[in-house]
Amino acid sequence: MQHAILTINPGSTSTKVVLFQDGKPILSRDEQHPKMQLAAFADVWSQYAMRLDTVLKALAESAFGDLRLDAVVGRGGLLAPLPGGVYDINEQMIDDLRNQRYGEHPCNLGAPLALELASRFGGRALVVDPVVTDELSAEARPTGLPQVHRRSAFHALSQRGAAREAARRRGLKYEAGKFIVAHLGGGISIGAHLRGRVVEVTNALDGEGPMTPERTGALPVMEVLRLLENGDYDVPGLRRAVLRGGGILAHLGTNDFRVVESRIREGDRHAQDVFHAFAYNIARHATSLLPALITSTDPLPVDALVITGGLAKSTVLVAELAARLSPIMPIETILGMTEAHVMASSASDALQGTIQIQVYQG
Ligand SMILES: Nc1ncnc2c1ncn2[C@@H]1O[C@H](COP(=O)(O)OP(=O)(O)OP(=O)(O)O)[C@@H](O)[C@H]1O
Ligand SMILES: CCCC(=O)O
Repeated sequence: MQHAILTINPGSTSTKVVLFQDGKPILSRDEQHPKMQLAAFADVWSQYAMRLDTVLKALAESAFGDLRLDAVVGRGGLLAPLPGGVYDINEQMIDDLRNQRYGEHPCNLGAPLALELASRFGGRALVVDPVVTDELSAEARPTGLPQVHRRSAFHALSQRGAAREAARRRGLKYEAGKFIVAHLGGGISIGAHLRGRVVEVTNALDGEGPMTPERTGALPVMEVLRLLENGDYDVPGLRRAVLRGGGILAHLGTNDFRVVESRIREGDRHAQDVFHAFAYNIARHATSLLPALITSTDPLPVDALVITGGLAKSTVLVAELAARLSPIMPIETILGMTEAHVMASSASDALQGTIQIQVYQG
């Protein structure tokens, strides 16, 4: 059975809208939100009307016409930790997102936007593989401080979709393979996929992993404490810097990697140095996941390093990563709207009953 499915993906720098009919994208919009535009909002929840307007404009400019939808899928936000899968959007979910019970992020708007669009154009309102999908192994959770546990928050949709596509290209079954998957976007997460489960991941939101176009990534704790002690930052200011004012933005004043590339082409040495440090950071964190996939009882090598996300379009970055990592494992670059495809194909499977729609309990 074929379906009309609208997917809505509010990201940290963009809103992506893709409408699928009979499994094919018939409308695809990637609306970029400049830093200045987003800075005008007090918090993520107050961006709701602007993001809704973005989606409605995209639909109005298309040949959407009288098409009735079978499902509207929003990117799943910061919810209670849960296994991956397809979930109905329910009151508990909206309540947790509205109250930012598990944190603040633009993807928290995915579910309320999907619910609104479904009420206007029909269809079942769903989320698929929310960013809090948690399949970490027991050994990945503890830290050196017993009160501090690691949690899973990552680009679950994108990573899973890209890994499945990489497996297909290499003639493998995703559920039988070993992959390190680097989602390189406004945020970055790198996951170890062991036979279909993401048993380790650099958390994209808790200050782990490499620096990103606008996040600091992991920082030396003692140096951070010194900044607080010196009064260079207070806690809210430091949190903002870690999540929205770090990384390439802090070094070069832009979170747009295309601008970095053009500065490098113009001979800007500082941009070049930051670029090399950025690529090195990603490579270092990617290799740190090898022990999650290779053990004495399971010594088979990693099937591929999969690179995806907006930065996978940067040929210079991919070349730099390949120079460092291709001697260790094969590299697959997956471009395109894989998050939208995963949302639509999972929703379609759920509507057909081949996968079960789960109930969010909070
Ligand atoms: N063609 C391109 N070449 C180089 N860099 C690009 C290209 N297209 C996008 N980017 C960069 O990719 C980054 C944004 O990636 P992406 O669109 O995946 O982010 P997002 O969806 O807003 O956030 P996230 O991926 O964290 O959810 C930006 O730094 C952007 O400049
Ligand atoms: C948690 C994944 C989303 C992001 O990094 O922005």
